[in-house]
Amino acid sequence: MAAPDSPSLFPAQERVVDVLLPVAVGSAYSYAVPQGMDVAPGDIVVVPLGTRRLLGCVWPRGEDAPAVDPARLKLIHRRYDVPPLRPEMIAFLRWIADYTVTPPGMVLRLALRHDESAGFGRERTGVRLTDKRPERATVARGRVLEALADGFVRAKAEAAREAAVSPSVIDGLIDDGVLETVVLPPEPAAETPDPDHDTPELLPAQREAADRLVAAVKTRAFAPHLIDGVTGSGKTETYFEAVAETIRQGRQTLILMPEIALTQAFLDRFARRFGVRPAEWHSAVSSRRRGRIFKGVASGEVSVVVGARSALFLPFTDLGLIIVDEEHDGAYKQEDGVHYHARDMAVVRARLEAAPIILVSATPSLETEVNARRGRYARLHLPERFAGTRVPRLEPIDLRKEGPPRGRWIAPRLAQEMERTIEAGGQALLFLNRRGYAPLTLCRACGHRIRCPSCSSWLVEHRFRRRLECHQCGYATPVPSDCPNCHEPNALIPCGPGVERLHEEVAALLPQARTQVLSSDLAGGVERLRAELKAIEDGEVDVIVGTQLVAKGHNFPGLAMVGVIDADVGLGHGDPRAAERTFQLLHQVAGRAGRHNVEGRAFLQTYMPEHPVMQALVAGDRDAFYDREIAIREEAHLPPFARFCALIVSGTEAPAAHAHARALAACSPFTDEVRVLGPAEAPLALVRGRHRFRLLARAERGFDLSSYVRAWMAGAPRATGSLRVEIDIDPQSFL
Ligand SMILES: Nc1ncnc2c1ncn2[C@@H]1O[C@H](COP(=O)(O)OP(=O)(O)OP(=O)(O)O)[C@@H](O)[C@H]1O
Ligand SMILES: [Zn+2]
Repeated sequence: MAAPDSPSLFPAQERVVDVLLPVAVGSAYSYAVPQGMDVAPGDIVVVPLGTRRLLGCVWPRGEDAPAVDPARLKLIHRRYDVPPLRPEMIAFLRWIADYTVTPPGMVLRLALRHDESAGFGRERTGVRLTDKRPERATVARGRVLEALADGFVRAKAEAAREAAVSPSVIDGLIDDGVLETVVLPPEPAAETPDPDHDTPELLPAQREAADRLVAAVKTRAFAPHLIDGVTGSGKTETYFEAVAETIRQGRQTLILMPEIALTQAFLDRFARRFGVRPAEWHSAVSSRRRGRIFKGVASGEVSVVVGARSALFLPFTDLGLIIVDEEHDGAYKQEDGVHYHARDMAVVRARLEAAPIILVSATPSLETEVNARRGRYARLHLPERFAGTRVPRLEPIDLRKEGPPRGRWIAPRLAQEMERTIEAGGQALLFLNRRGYAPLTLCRACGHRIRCPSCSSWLVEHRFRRRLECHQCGYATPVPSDCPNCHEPNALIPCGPGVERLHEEVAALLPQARTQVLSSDLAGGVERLRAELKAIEDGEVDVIVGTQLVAKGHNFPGLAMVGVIDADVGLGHGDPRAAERTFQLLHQVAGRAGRHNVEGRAFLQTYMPEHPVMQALVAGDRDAFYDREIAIREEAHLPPFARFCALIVSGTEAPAAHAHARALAACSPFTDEVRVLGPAEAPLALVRGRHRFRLLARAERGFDLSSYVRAWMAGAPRATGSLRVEIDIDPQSFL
């Protein structure tokens, strides 16, 4: 009800708005709008909450929202200086909140995650010539006059650089009145790419695919495509043509990449094609820069963004194209906070924006493959490598018959092949998906295994750092000299290999070779990793020993052979996606070899050469793998032929967590269409001191599982104390 004695000229309802805040509550809060301020849904505003000030978004107010007396509400503090979120963006955020069963504020947080104070670009000072000439002439001053004779404004630093003088010379000329200063607008967040800067000659298959993509961009309608091309077929060059068309239309492009380490080479490649680098968006970009990009994207000034999954939440004003490179990659799934899959949500965003989307992979996810087979996604096929070389088949090395001697991990045949490769001037890559020196440390005297005090995992020895570390929680401790259990001195022995240990073995086998370990956890972070990748590209390394980081999208021209140390590692446990992941990973890692002049070779050390995944890899028969895997999933009612939602219940006390999980199971709404399985102790039963139990809800494909889970949670007992319930729709991990 409007207050009858309202002093305002406006009806009270118009002076109350809902503001969604980036916090974990179910709905938006109401605020009063101060006199003279004009706000509409989508506007970003600063509001008080308790003692804090928060950025929030003015949210559409439901028709049945009760009238509130503005006099009892807090006032909006001010409008934040960015264009409002568009209705399409608001629809997108709502869609994700609904689908993932997450409070909308948590999803908004993904869209507003940058530092408010860093939002403004810094003004710069420019200089230009006046009519006055210097009284004291020097050679340096003469160079400045010459460089600036055209009368144009230049930034101070730029003027000094062009004239090859120190900045103090410029300052002196300003003091003498020979130069005048001008305030320049902030540097643009990104320069405009030129669609015709350097256009490549495309192969016929690339041309055909590119033409279809360009046509899709011109149509300005939602149209999902899959570029399904073998490793090294030039998928990037092909989708660049669609990017070029989008730039020509003056619209924006979003390119998602799974791995920051990949973006460096990509940015250079983009610059070769389009003359400038695109805007880059991920956690390693400074918050100041992110603030500028955020605004540049919202104003339309930034035309191409390449980024990690969080770039999906940028406020594009005119999104004309989305690309998801390496769409099968597991890194697209966010596993904490809002559990969302960036690839799937990218498809949703493209639909809401009425834009084409291109998924790109040599080993599509099973979901995408099924969508392509059913004709929901248009498949564009690139069957051949650009360089004309063949995609390497994987040759098995049967560890039961020709394994390495005890305590070593490189089979004699693999060692020989490496030696031969290096002698011929090529590079070799050894792939082992285990960081550190040894995955397990054991006492020879009492058999004790050293585990993390707060997780159910073994501590991993990191010899470079001389520590034992937990890969779950980051706990670290110096390597003890005595067994912590029986106190026997010098009895601890490392078991099994990690990349550091493999490095040691390579050094012993091939002492002349230049060997490099590539692993995401080594000191120096992204910068160091980029430098190392560059060194490999430039041929400064003979043997690369790497974790899954090396399997992704890299283009190492000199790489001639790949050896997979432990091909079976991912197949052990009962994860429904184990076969798919192993196939993708090993196919991708083999695909790094022979991309330029030489034919590549790849070797697979395995105890199970007869396993269907190994057979498909060895036969080079991708379709056989997909046919079989699709049949299994369909038969067993597994995704994408059924829908899953995992609930992870955790707490500091195991009995309480277990009891809560059982109570949740007991109150699940009954319907024929959903089966609730569990609770069961999670495979990772303890993480960071929290005991974990899992429930799994399984439904038929077309069933609205999100609504079901929402209703379930609404009627469920509250999680109190240390208890927490995480909801994971379409789970990727079953740990
Ligand atoms: N039309 C072309 N003109 C010039 N160079 C090309 C062309 N197509 C591809 N290339 C080159 O071939 C190499 C492989 O291409 P690219 O990296 O795009 O392959 P990809 O299909 O993305 O492979 P992967 O799936 O393994 O990452 C690159 O060096 C690329 O520059
Ligand atoms: Zn731990």
